Amino acid sequence: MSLHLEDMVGGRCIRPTPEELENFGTPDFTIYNAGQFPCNRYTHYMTSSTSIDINLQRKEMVILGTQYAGEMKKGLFSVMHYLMPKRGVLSVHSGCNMGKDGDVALFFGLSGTGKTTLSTDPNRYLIGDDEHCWSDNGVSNIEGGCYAKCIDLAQEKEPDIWNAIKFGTVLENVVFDEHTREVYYVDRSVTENTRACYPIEHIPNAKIPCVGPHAKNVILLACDAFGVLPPVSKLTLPQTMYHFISGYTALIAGTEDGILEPQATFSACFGAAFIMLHPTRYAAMLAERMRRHGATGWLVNTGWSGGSYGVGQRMKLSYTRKIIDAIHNGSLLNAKYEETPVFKLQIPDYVEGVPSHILHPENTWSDAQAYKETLEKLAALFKKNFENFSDYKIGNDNRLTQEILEAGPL
Ligand SMILES: Nc1ncnc2c1ncn2[C@@H]1O[C@H](COP(=O)(O)OP(=O)(O)O)[C@@H](O)[C@H]1O
Ligand SMILES: C=C(OP(=O)(O)O)C(=O)O
Repeated sequence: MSLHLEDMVGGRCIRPTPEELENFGTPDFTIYNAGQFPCNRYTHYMTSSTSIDINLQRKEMVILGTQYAGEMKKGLFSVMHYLMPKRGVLSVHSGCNMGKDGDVALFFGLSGTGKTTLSTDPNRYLIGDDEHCWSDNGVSNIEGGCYAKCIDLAQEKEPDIWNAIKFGTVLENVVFDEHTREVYYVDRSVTENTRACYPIEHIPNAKIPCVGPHAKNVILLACDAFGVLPPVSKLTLPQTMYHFISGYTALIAGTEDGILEPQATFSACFGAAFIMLHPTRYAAMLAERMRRHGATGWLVNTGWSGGSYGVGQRMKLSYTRKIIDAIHNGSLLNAKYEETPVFKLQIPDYVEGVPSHILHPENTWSDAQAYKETLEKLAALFKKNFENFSDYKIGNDNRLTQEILEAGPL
């Protein structure tokens, strides 16, 4: 399918009103997208025929050798990760929505972990699905639309996303019948990473303009391919920082070239590819905001349960939705909590609509010894990864740094 770049950027960026366009002046930033034209592989350090080059001084980005429209928005996101902290504003790789009472939730997560799916919620106002800022005034979206994955999209499962696909939406890399225009969402022959790019107004309960008050809940979505992290745990502030800096998750099939099955990874701030400063700089800003506004941190495993990938299954989306509902409505704060060994995570005893036995992952594994070994293996990976950060000071004094170091697995 051909790509209409104007439409694509239109769906992605915040569109100026006709009045604003009259005095638009010089653009702040220019993207040269020559995606069909490969870069020179023989240039020093070039490892493929694709390059995305950003010049912060000239305020220009050049895209070569890739027609994936995601590069434009993620390139600008990287620019924002440089510019915003300079202005004291935190940029975050997260979805964002707001309840009727003005309670805002941020959903951090790497590609495929559920930001779009879980922030698009018929009972809440959508602020955005992927890129936001958290300033002294509250949260705001960087984009003007969503870029939803649409592989296996089904009306019953995701009605809001399904209904958002109408005139004004660009479908990317999907296979369709040229005569009837019927789209085969199950067809992965072009790529697994098929997309629907639609303006935010296509979601009926979008919050326009896409701004909201300070976040009340900070939800870290970790897609655990080992299947040992609990479906949900409540985090202390130092634990939130530990997991935010670690960014443990799985690369999901189709989200990166060559990834065919889930692969464990650590992606600092749940977006290592997009951050421009050291991860601890963003962590310090997040900690300061969460503390100031009394936000609660949660770790939600949208990955495997009942065993690692290959043995267990992906957490049921309907259960994850119930967990997210209980976070939003505050009922999860009233549960009784039990601390797990090794990761020291607080697991609730009850979540409405979720079978209680699955809340403790070891109950879902048939082989208790394999569970224990896998848990230890994951803890060792966390510790090894965090060695990269142990020498950095976070915030104004060393207290938080020490607390964060102690918040990791034993
Ligand atoms: N338990 C779960 N929680 C969230 N998403 C899930 C879950 N199980 C399966 N999925 C699927 O995983 C994908 C998540 O993708 P998406 O929401 O686009 O992630 P992101 O916006 O973080 O890139 C969707 O296709 C969703 O249907
Ligand atoms: C566009 C992207 O973001 P996400 O998959 O999180 O939507 C991407 O990482 O390619």
